[in-house]
Amino acid sequence: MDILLKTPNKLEFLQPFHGFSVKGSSFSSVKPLKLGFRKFCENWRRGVCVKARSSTLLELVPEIKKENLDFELPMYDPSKGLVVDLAVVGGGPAGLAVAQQVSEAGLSVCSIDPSPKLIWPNNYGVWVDEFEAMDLLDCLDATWSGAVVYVDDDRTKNLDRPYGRVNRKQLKSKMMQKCILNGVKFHQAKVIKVIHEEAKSMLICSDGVTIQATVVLDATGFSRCLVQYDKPYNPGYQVAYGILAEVEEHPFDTSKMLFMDWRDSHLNNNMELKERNRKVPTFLYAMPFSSNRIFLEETSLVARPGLRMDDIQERMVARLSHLGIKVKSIEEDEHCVIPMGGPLPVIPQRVVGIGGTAGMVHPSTGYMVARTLAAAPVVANAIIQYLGSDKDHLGNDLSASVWKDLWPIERRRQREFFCFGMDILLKLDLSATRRFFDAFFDLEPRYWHGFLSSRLLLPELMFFGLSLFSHASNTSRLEIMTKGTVPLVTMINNLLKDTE
Ligand SMILES: CC(C)=CCC/C(C)=C/C=C/C(C)=C/C=C/C(C)=C/C=C/C=C(C)/C=C/C=C(C)/C=C/C=C(\C)CCC=C(C)C
Repeated sequence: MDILLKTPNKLEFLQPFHGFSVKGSSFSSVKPLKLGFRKFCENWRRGVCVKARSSTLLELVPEIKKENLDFELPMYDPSKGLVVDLAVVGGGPAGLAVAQQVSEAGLSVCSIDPSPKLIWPNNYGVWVDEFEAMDLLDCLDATWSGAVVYVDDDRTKNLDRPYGRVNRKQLKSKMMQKCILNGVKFHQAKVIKVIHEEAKSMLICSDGVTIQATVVLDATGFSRCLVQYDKPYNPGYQVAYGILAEVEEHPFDTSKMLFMDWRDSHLNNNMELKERNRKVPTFLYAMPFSSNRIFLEETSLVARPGLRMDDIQERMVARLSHLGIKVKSIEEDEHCVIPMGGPLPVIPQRVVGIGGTAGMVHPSTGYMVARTLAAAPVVANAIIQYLGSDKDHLGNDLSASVWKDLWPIERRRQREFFCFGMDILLKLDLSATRRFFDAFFDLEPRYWHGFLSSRLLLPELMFFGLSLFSHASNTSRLEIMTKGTVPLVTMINNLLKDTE
């Protein structure tokens, strides 16, 4: 079995190649002869054509595309030395949503991002009802009438809840157009430092420009550019590798999206990999757009430490090969590492946060886009209200009020429960994970819908927990009790401490 790596300048044959090697692991028998996996992946990402003359391997031709929006942006003019009402650092969905809404109220906003026109790189999936509630249905480019979960080879759950893929270009265009219309100014740079005075802050940018603002919003996601944390940061990590691919064929029903596939029969020929997957399982998440175009993502729901990307890729290759999915070409690929849970930032603090910077990633699912878009009006309204009402209420006071609105006690309590859930998930091996989700997706829709969309607050979460427990098998109940006792005590302690 030979592998042909073709670059513009050279051809190399690698053999034998039964899978991808993982640096630092003991299963060196799968090492390609000449290139390590990391190098292989680098080449892969750089656009090298990889051909594997084997039915078990992928045939991939990636093309790296960085698509920009075709807009003329009104730029911030530093020579005027204006103090804007709000500076938003980071041009992701959360940041732009707040910029749009605050500017709509007539306040001056500057959006700062190193690539303001770049279309966001990740594939976001949402439940259709979540986007419908925000009047964003026009920002979905594909929808499925339901979703499916493979618990194992024998058990399948059909989820009667429409799912959609976010049209990132449409969503960003829509928000940018509104921002432009409302007079938002853009500045293309990174913020390297912020200096606070009593009533305003100075943002020092990588290009030497200083922007002055009454309120600063950090929407930089996981880079957490300005928001401060004072507790040790110990999140779980969701790690995923995804490809949007043209394939010869695939076995999935195109009217349903594949929410989770926990089957592991693709690993029967590789006991080492099977064992690793038994301890820290991964699942396939897929959006079949047609019979030969599909988004496939091998995903580790949560692990601490997070799984290595090359481990995930190796599992994906084995899975696709087993499912008979031959990849003809790759339109785009994505590498996701999402910190989940962990402590909230210091609350309050002068810089306001939203999204990943503000601890808003759902600690049990990793979902964020719908939740942060839904939180944007909360932050925007708070800024509008406090800036508009009382000009004495500035600086630290104003930020404290915004933080309070973003993380009221009921949201903090909800997050404690999510972290409790995450702590249990972290301890489950493959069999226990299957038993857990078997019970989870048997719950009444209002419970599992509400849980995944962050709609249940603590009292409802208690009923949700009890209901999950009652739906669980005896083995699963025992697992929840043994693995959940310490996290449950931690949660109760934290809830008791946090009373304001
Ligand atoms: C775009 C990007 C960036 C990325 C992407 C990646 C991906 C693909 C991802 C995906 C993901 C997913 C699919 C996810 C999902 C998830 C889920 C479903 C989750 C779920 C979870 C759940 C939980 C955690 C639950 C919990 C519960 C509990 C803990 C309960 C308990 C109970 C008991 C203990 C009894 C007693 C009672 C009380 C406490 C009340």
